[in-house]
Amino acid sequence: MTWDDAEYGAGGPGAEATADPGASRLVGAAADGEDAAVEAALRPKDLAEFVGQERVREQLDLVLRAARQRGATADHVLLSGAPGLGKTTLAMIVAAEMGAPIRITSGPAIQHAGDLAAILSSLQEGEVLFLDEIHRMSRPAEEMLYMAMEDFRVDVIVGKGPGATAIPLELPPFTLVGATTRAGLLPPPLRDRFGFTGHMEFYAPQELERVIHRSAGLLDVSIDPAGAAEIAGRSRGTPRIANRLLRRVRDYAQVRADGAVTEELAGRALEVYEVDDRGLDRLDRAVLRALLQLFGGGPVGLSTLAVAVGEERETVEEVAEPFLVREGLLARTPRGRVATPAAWAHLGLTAPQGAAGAGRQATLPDA
Ligand SMILES: Nc1ncnc2c1ncn2[C@@H]1O[C@H](COP(=O)(O)OP(=O)(O)OP(=O)(O)O)[C@@H](O)[C@H]1O
Repeated sequence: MTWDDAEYGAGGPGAEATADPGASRLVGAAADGEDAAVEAALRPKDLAEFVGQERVREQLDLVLRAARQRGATADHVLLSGAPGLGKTTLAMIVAAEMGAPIRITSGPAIQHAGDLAAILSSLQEGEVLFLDEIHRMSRPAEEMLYMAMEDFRVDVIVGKGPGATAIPLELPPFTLVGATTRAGLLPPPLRDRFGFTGHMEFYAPQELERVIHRSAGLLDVSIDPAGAAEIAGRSRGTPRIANRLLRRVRDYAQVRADGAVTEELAGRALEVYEVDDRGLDRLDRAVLRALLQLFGGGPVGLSTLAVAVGEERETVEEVAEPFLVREGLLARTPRGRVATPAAWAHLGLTAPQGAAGAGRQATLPDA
């Protein structure tokens, strides 16, 4: 496969940069509008259908089975992990397995304790409350949640100042499923109130192949095992990205071929969409290319690197770097960003003698 050296066209790196390139990336892990519409149809409906995450699945299965056998409401569940790994899906499965309704909200939507009180007081017995991005709730709401989780009770404050009174309100037993990308940001008193915490890992390629076959079946797309493997390898360990790439490959197969997805066709399609064989997109490669070609593999400061690709510091740091670091292509060091030998190899470039990442002899600055 060949990738055009001048990835950002005649204007040089960053010439086509948008204000928020992370928002609409084909390989972005956050949901976009189209995802939201299709995801409902692609979500596994029970634990048996849920692919991968064996440990979390087994542990959750025990928690839910035991609660069902006791005829009790399931313990509160905390799910942590990167976006797109299936936290919302698992929350819905908790409700389905318990035969309970589910209410979905998110931390940023609950800015006042009163917002939370309104939701809690309208829950039915046994209902599952899914609170996405639970680490982004306001402090007063968080404190109200402590009591609600532990004692199924909240104090509703009526009035202001010295005349304010707390009216206790009993709540029906419910199951809170909290989701967070940053479990470390949760205050310990909140973390401790969950009876079960599951950490979701990135998926292995073979697991993503199963996700892709399953979704292809639901979307009525004909795909062979090698075609699924080709898409899985570019999906950054994330089912949401795998499903999104499958949909784009399906478009290509429909318009440019007979609709069937093979390895060769998936490769060609994803080349059109500029997702390479390791799942890097244009921005990722522009950052790597600048690091290698302009700065000899580093070390180079983040700001300088960002200027070189015509992006904001935050975009490079938060959108491109995490995956490059995870893939072992780039290292963050106190002296700046440094390329690894794998980075030179991935872009098909030869490291000059003595450059960072030039080979085994080259020493990387300490992380
Ligand atoms: N284990 C899985 N098996 C099959 N499909 C999955 C699995 N995990 C996630 N998916 C699919 O990936 C998509 C994204 O999943 P989901 O919305 O649950 O992720 P999330 O972790 O809640 O993401 P976010 O944190 O952005 O809300 C859904 O379409 C879902 O069907």
